[in-house]
Amino acid sequence: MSEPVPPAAPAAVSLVGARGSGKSTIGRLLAERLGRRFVDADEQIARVAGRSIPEIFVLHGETAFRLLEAEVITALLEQDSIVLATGGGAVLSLESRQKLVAAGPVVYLEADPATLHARTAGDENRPPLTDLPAEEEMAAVLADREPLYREVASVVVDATAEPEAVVAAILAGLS
Ligand SMILES: Nc1ncnc2c1ncn2[C@@H]1O[C@H](COP(=O)(O)OP(=O)(O)OP(=O)(O)O)[C@@H](O)[C@H]1O
Ligand SMILES: O=C(O)C1=C[C@@H](O)[C@@H](O)[C@H](O)C1
Ligand SMILES: [Mg+2]
Repeated sequence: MSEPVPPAAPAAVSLVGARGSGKSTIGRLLAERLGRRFVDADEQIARVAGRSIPEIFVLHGETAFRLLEAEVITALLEQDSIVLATGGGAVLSLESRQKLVAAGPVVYLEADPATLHARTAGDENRPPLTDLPAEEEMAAVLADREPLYREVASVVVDATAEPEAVVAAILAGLS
């Protein structure tokens, strides 16, 4: 009899969640722990565009940013053995949602709006998404997107815990 074939390792472990939930911070730590390469969609977008994210928003608008974001996610998901930190709005694209789920486990880093706001307040690298004051914007945008984060997630963790505890919860959820 032939040996059972072990299941193939997923191509990507992807992190989704709001701005400030820790996708970049936790993603880097998780990649180290899993022995995978860390890739950050926001960093790749800025690299491909040759501009910062705020510059892309000002010069080309959010719609153009979203199109580029979906293209970058598609390209990154062609690589093997990665941990992918998505941008906060990556799940707005149906195509990206489908590709993230098809590539492997998707982890939702869940956090409350007050924590998210405290972590991101005053950071000029995060352009406004609405005309609302920043704290209200965080709550409104999260309310809109939360169903999408949950739709794609196979693992949901409390992202308000210390980084090492968040990583441990993800590893437990993946096993
Ligand atoms: N678990 C955590 N505990 C405490 N601080 C954290 C935690 N996770 C992230 N942070 C801090 O919150 C800030 C935002 O984190 P990070 O940039 O990783 O968020 P993000 O989800 O990648 O945001 P964006 O969607 O804008 O890229 C950073 O200053 C980071 O150090
Ligand atoms: O929540 C969002 O819409 C965004 C989050 C960031 O990761 C970046 O992708 C950009 O600032 C937009
Ligand atoms: Mg990030």
